Amino acid sequence: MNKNTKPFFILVLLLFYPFLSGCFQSDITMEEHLDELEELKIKMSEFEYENAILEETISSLEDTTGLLEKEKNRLLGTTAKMEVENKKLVAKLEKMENQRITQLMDETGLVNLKDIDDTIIIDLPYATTNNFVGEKVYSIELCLLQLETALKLKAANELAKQDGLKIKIWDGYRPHDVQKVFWELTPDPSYVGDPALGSDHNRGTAVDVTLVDQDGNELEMPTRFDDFSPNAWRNYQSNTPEAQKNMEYLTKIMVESGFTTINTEWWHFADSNAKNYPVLNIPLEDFVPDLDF
Ligand SMILES: C[C@@H](N)C(=O)N[C@H](C)C(=O)O
Ligand SMILES: [Zn+2]
Repeated sequence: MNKNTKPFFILVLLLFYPFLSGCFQSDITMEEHLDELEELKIKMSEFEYENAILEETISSLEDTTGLLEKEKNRLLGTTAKMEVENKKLVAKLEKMENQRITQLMDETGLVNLKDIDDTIIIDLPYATTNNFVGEKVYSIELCLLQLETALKLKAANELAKQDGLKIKIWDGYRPHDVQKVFWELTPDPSYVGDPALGSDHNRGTAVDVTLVDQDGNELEMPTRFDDFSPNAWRNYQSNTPEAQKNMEYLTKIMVESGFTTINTEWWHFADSNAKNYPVLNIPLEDFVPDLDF
């Protein structure tokens, strides 16, 4: 029975109710029957009224649903358009950032060592907390050098490769502000370049390096990196024969490739033309695209 026929069925039942019930309840008067019928008619009209309101509500809900569906589709279309626009903007920003970095590298002369020789192992303790400062002083692990210096290091690495070894670099270009941090902690020119003069690292013309075997294992050397003690001096007399041999081998290939040494740090080598380049204070993060917007 559907919702339209149901009221009529009930109405018919109500009309015949006095006669039907009369068969069983003969002691109820006709007047009482009529009262009861009147009451039921009122309830019926109330029911019909509520039914009409309900139908009206349903139809208005259907209208709203249709409008919402239309709005949803409109918004979906707008979202799709915005995604396309967003992609275009990101691509444009990437292009602009790459242009900015290319210009910065042209101006400073610095190059990414990875682009010159990707077989050199880059492992920068200053980009971690495992260094003599005990803090991460580089926000990113990026090894930059002057092109001339990078090419000299590549040449040294070629020599090492001929003997089944490779160069591992612990530091290259270092912004001048970081040099000041080092100096505040260790104001000893034997181990840290005085920022008033500027370190060759600030020029991108010094490297801190060691040697690794084919499997990347570091060769035995006189000390660990940044051991600021006489044990790291080149003329230290109590090295093991193996450490002495490895240090001398590293020195030989580096000097042959155009680097100079200092006595107090076996790992530090400067480009023989180091002082031809200016001291720089550009943070490392400036050399990578900034895509936050
Ligand atoms: C801090 C140490 N790794 C170093 O590079 N020292 C030299 C002398 C420098 O700071 O130039
Ligand atoms: Zn150094």
